[in-house]
Amino acid sequence: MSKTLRIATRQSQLAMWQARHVQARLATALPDTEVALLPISTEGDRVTDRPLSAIGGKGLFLKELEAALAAGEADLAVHSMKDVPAELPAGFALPVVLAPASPLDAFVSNTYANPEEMPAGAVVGTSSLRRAAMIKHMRPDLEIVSLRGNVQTRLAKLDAGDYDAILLACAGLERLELAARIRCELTPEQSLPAIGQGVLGIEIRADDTDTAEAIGHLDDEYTHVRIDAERAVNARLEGSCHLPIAAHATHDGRSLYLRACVGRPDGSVMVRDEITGPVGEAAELGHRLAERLLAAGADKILADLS
Ligand SMILES: NCc1[nH]cc(CCC(=O)O)c1CC(=O)O
Repeated sequence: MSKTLRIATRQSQLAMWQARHVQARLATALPDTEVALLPISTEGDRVTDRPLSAIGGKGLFLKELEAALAAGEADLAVHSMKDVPAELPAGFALPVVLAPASPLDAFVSNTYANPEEMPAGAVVGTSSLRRAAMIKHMRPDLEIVSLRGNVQTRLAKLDAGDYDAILLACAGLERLELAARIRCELTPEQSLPAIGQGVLGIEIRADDTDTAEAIGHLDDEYTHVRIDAERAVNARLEGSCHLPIAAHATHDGRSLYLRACVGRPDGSVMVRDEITGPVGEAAELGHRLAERLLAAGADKILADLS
């Protein structure tokens, strides 16, 4: 073994699965390279008694991993793109996104097969302002109660009877082999996904051309276009996954279809729009769609939350 690549990762089971997934793909493609994991504890994982929106906002789950990259202790970090803010700190790059898992939100319940079945006043657990806005917009008569912790913790709280249903990402449940818990997938019309949901990204030091070259083959072109469009929406809105912002892009290699929305967490207002255009203009389309949302009232919703 001549070379080593070290992957910094959070220690939740989902993060470890994601890091091992990248480790396995790199190990297969690079037989001469040893690919090691460096598990790190992050503030976002340690603090579980307060909503994420209250403790740190943008980049909460990334900071400690970036510190390990900057210190030269690790060469790459694997992230759920959903957790990656639109602007990376100076000195870092995100050259690779992997082919996506499901982008959709999951409705998980031990009692009800879908949100429509729930009676008025039923309690739905989520700490995502986006998911709260979506479900309340669809069903204003439901009650939202905060739900933190990793995926297993959240399921345990549901099973303990604290909630009638909870909302999670299908991708996380699938990765943890918990897809059987999904009672129904929420369509993009019911719950437009978060920017980057279901996609894994690889972050490196911006000047680390050796690592960029070693991992470049993992980049998925379809997903890269999708991410460019969705993240351009976030960049213009100065958003993060801790705000009630959704955007989802699909394309056929030529034409891109991008939907986005910004909603009040109580569901009372939902500003939605969509745009179509050439894939080569993914970022411009995202920027333009964000401008339209802002002009249609998203500016007021986001200002009221900050
Ligand atoms: N913020 C936590 C987080 N970050 C990424 C995922 C799911 C996997 C993904 O979207 O890639 C989850 C769990 C969830 O939202 O249920």
